[in-house]
Amino acid sequence: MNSPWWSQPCAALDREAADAAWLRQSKLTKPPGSLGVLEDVAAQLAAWQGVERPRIERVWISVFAADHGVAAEGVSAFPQAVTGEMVRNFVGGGAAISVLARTLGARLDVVHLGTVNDPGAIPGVLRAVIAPSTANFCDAAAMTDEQLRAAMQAGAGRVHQALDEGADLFIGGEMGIANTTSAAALACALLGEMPERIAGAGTGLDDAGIARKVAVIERGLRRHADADTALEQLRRLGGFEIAALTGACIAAAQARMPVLVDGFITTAAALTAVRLNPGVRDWLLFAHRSHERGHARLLEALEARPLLDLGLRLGEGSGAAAAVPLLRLACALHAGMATFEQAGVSIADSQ
Ligand SMILES: O=C(O)c1ccc[n+]([C@@H]2O[C@H](COP(=O)([O-])O)[C@@H](O)[C@H]2O)c1
Ligand SMILES: Cc1cc2nc[nH]c2cc1C
Repeated sequence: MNSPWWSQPCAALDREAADAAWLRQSKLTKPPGSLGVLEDVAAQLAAWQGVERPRIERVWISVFAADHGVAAEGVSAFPQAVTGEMVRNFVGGGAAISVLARTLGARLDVVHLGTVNDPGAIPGVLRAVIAPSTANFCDAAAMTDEQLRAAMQAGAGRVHQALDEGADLFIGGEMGIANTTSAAALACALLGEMPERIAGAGTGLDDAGIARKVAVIERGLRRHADADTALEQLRRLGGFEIAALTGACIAAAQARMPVLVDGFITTAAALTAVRLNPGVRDWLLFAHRSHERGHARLLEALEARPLLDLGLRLGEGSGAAAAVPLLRLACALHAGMATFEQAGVSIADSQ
């Protein structure tokens, strides 16, 4: 049997372009290394774009919205209807990610994968409904094989659209009431972690709510203890938007499209993608450390050092969008600073 598309090889980084970028960095009028992570970002972008002086102009943000059967267990501070309501808000311009995308001049792509409160066809929303919701993972597998494939394909499709439209950077965002429970369960299965180390407040649970959430995740993990591959763990415990984000990360890495990863849920999807296809890791940059409890553990598993730590815990791709100006500044410094020679500035005495 042919191997599935998500196992196909990822693109290679352009190490020569990265070396050229580092050489340029060494000539700019500053002590070597003094721009810290901004230097790393410039070189990383060079390796992705295959040029000495990379640029981030066109930013593409796909927000995937979907509902979760496990919401029936009372694991969110908000009602499930919010997922469908927020779909309208995203294109209406009033959501945080709408404002961020506008401010950045980024393209905001809203993908509706299925909500219990279905807003119907909305201009500007891509309708890619798989089902109104996943199944409750306490009772059954969250998704069928077909649903999993459709969701992963939906994510890949948005990356291909972003490429067609000349995007320099892909941001995946998500919206789904109860998806921190799904993402935490998936993370526990992938990492062999205890739910109490991963499950957090999500939209704002109190301690009793978090304890209930931990018990729900334990039930799910017990029920699906025989799921022994990342794909099967994703199918049984994940969600449509998590699978779409997983597919998007893989398709991006295969097609030379860098991904700026957002918060807890998107990082769980990114880890799943890396487990399915390890070459994906080279194409991921981590934007921020979310306030959600398990995020630091997920980042550690990915050996990721996020750019920002602002106490954000919104999702939607908002943390990634907030980091875009830093990427642009890194490019501007890298391309626009004078060299020691150009500026007539003396170089270091010893090196
Ligand atoms: O991205 C994060 O780190 C993050 C952390 C906590 C909550 N969220 C968002 O909140 C929603 C899920 O929270 P909950 O409590 O319903 O599981 C979902 O729409 C996410 O986008 C997102
Ligand atoms: C209002 C609201 C907006 C969100 N955006 C992402 N997750 C969310 C959860 C809620 C509750």
